[in-house]
Amino acid sequence: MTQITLRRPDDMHLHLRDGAMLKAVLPETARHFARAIIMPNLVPPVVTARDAAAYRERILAALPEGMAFEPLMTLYLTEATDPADVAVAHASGLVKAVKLYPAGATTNSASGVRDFDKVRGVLETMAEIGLPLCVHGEVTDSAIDIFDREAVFIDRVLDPIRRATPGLRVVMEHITTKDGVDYASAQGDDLAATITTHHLIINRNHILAGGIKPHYYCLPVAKREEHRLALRAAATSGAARFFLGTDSAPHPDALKEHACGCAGCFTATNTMALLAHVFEEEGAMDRLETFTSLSGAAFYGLPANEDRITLEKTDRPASFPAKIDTGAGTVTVFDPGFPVHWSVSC
Ligand SMILES: NC(=O)N[C@@H](CC(=O)O)C(=O)O
Ligand SMILES: [Zn+2]
Ligand SMILES: [Zn+2]
Repeated sequence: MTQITLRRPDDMHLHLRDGAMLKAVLPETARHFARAIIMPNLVPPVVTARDAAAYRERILAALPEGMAFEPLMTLYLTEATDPADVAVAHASGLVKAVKLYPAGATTNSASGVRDFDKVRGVLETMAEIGLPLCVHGEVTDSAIDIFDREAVFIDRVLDPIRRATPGLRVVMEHITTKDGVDYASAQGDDLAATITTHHLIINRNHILAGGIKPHYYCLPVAKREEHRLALRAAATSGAARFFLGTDSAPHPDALKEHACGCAGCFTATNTMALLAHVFEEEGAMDRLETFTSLSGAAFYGLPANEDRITLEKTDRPASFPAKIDTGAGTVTVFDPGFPVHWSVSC
């Protein structure tokens, strides 16, 4: 196969940031993607409907002329979130999900949830109105090994929340383990999981063997090879509950290549080419569109995009920029470490 045409994809987990960074990274996504679920972990976070409306306007204002893109907004769940504000934001169509960050789990998560009893009211309202909860699924307990934090979160936090709130629709964001795949696979259709591009490509050796690679460091951190293989099997299975959320998360190089480097891989630029490579390797090109363009939209109750994109495979490897310039410093584009022959042609 040397060419494939798909419905235009959606990215169901994306960090666009704000200001100069937003302006630089937005076209990288909008070039290929029609819509994206926009993460609310700005500083300060996007907490209220009013914050989300203002952020949406800033995103649309940063979009280059001639590009079409629809930001799907989310609210950052805090212990002070007002269920009524959430309900109004949902009813108006402005907000498509609420995001749960356990306090301290990842980049800009200090305002996240510590006491889950304090958000019970919001979760009950969300279950009633059918608004999904997107979850960064890692415990923050320093006694738990960082490679076990996802599996422990499922047992200690996610499963109890779901049992206590019947009907709550949940997206396990950026799953990185076989445990995550197995848990999601055993549930009803009120549970879905996003999978990133980079977790289909790297395991923990890529980060640590032969020298530390800060641009492969993200959270949840990549795990053992068996987990990467479980993610590949899930992503390419065609199962509707697994869909693309790139978690493309730009940080200036100066803060990645640092004694205490930020977590996040920036994959917006080459995600579709990398996914074509992965799906071809898995003999699953016929399921690429399901993963990138159909299942996520269906879970969020959105119509599939009518527009199409075409990917082409060439004999010579495709070339992608190593870095993009932003007014906030350069950002390194994710390097898969192997030649990629696919690229988006139109
Ligand atoms: N994934 C990451 O490593 N980083 C994300 C936060 C997140 O999605 O957890 C970021 O905002 O930089
Ligand atoms: Zn996260
Ligand atoms: Zn993220």
